[in-house]
Amino acid sequence: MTQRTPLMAGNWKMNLDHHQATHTLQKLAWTLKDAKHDYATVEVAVIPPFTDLRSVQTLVDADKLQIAYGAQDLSAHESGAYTGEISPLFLTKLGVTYALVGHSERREYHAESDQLINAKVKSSLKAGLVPILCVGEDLDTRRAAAHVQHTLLQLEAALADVTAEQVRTLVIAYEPVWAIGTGETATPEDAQEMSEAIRGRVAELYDAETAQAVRVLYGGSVKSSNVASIMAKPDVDGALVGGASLDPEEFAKIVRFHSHEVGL
Ligand SMILES: O=C(CO)COP(=O)(O)O
Repeated sequence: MTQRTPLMAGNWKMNLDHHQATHTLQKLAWTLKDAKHDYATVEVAVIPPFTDLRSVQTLVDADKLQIAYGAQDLSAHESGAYTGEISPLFLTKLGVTYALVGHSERREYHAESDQLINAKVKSSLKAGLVPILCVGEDLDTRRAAAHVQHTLLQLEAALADVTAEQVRTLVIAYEPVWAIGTGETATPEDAQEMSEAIRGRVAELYDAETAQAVRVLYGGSVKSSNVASIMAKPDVDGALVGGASLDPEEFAKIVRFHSHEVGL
């Protein structure tokens, strides 16, 4: 069986300007250094606003940090008359590793379609970025018990024309919309049910090896107090953390989920 390295990714959303980004990242790095964090055991990434990325790159390079960073979105195009868009090529130039694609807030507030999300998955892969593809259902869909079907349809649409080799590098984040920023967390069993279903669909669409390689994260009100029980589930490979990632000490505790009993 493939060993998947857990990934803890902090999505800062539209918070922290570039000065605050530097302070927050510095504090996160110090806290993890004090805890003697082994980045080979649990990978760490921050996903700041675009305007912070250059400052984040400068700090990561200067202090040789092992923390990866990502963008919250990207264009499906490489260049041209697309005012306000950010090319995947600009992101690779800035040392960016990950790109969120299809976050529920992009789907909701920017009417991003499955087709556009598929184009963005392909444009990130083409540029050498690792897409963190976000999928998940809203409350009505969950109440109607259609959450698995709904989420797998989003997954399938996003992966159209993506090869098995590419999917193996991909990160998929299951984020039930009703659990985002609400304090309402899906149970560890809910997270496991969907992660297993996602992996199962990847196996059907591709093969077992690809399904074992792809990392599936859970996102939605993850905190240091609930992360360990979610991470105990076999198909959950990490967390996409919103609010709690803005506090570097709290985020460091999330990263250190396996050492809660013995403290940081
Ligand atoms: O949307 C999320 C991460 O992308 C989750 O946000 P919260 O952790 O604030 O619920």
